[in-house]
Amino acid sequence: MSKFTLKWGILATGGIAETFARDLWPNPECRGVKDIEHKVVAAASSSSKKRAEDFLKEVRGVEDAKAYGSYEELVKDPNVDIIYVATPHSHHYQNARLCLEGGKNVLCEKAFTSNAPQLEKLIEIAKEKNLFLMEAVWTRYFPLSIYVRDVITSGKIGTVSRTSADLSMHMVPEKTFDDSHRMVNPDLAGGALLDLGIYSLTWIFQTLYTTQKEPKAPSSVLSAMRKYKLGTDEQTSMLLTFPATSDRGEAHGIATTGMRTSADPDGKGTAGPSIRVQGEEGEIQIYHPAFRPTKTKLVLKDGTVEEKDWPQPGPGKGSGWKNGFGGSFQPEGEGQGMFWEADECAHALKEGRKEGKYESLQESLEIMRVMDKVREQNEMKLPEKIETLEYPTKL
Ligand SMILES: NC(=O)C1=CN([C@@H]2O[C@H](COP(=O)(O)OP(=O)(O)OC[C@H]3O[C@@H](n4cnc5c(N)ncnc54)[C@H](OP(=O)(O)O)[C@@H]3O)[C@@H](O)[C@H]2O)C=CC1
Ligand SMILES: O=C1OC[C@@H](O)[C@H](O)[C@H]1O
Repeated sequence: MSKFTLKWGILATGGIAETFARDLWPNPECRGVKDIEHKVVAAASSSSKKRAEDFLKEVRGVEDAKAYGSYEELVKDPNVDIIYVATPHSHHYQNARLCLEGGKNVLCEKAFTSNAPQLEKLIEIAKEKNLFLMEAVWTRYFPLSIYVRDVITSGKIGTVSRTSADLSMHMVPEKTFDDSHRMVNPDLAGGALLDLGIYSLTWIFQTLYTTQKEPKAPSSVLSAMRKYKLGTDEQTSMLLTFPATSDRGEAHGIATTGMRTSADPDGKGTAGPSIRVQGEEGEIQIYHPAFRPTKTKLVLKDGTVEEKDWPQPGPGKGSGWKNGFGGSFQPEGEGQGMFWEADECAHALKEGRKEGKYESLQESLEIMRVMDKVREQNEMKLPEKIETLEYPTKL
């Protein structure tokens, strides 16, 4: 069988760009995917061409991969099928729009944009130009997530009326980040909500919204926020209400995120699951970290308890691969797991689809609208140049 080859251009060369591009290297057959392959054919750095060259060596791009010293040059490369945008949140609108205006398909890191109107504009352009556009919420594409959604839609835990989800990281932000770091800096659209809270919202949405029959009903939200000294949030708590649908009553989502608190204080899961999806017949539990969970537990009222481990496949023991998170979440021999979302991009382009299978653009937009409301309720403003629809804007 001849394979569909997806040729990637990587826009930016920071931490997650490296982790993602490394995950493109193992043969997809090591995870049972036989019909596609990935090639990193180009990378661009806004710092220098040399930085892009070093990056391509580090991630094992193809032999004649092209290095660029500007994002504009990457977008003009006719050999690139799709661009992975891996800049800070503040830059996604400008960078993703540059790619779309240049006729490129786009996989854009989370949070998709700084606000919903920016995302609406990107969607409009992608539709006009008939291009593929997807938010890189990698967790959605894990076999673990597919299993959890199947548990819900199969009715195993009965009608679901509540999900709680926490992603809290046990850091002292003053010690971990200097004031210019993207996690806390308003100029880079920092804060817990857009960076970490989006995963708690992902679990609320993929259990209470993705699983709804059409037409899907959006949620309302109430929230509270504890601010960091720079005005971005360091802790946010959200209560979402999804109205009753034809097949289910009202459902509640409790999404929390925090930098100082921890969803797994002893690092052993002793505190219990960080995500609980609760139905009339039982619940499905998912363990920390919400962005890369590897353990689930199904607990039913009839006494059934099924624990499952979900290690990420490949590239194999002894590969000596570094990961982007200081080694704590990616055991030796495992991939990071970002290849699942990359595989989805390849399958979508092979099949002529223009959006992701497990998170539609409409759903990304609903989540962005929730985050806009939460920021509005708590007066968390970002600089005008970050929130603007003006394009191009120099950041
Ligand atoms: N899916 C996941 O698990 C993860 C996703 N992310 C997401 O990826 C994105 C990037 O995060 P991460 O890789 O950790 O960030 P880094 O700071 O490590 O890298 C960001 C890169 O963006 C480029 N860049 C362009 N302009 C700026 C600017 N003004 N300030 C800083 N960097 C700039 C730089 O690359 P260059 O110089 O080459 O242009 C820089 O290296 C964020 O949206 C984040 O939410 C992050 C971590 C994990
Ligand atoms: O997406 C992410 O997942 C892992 C976190 O450590 C990181 O800050 C975030 O960007």
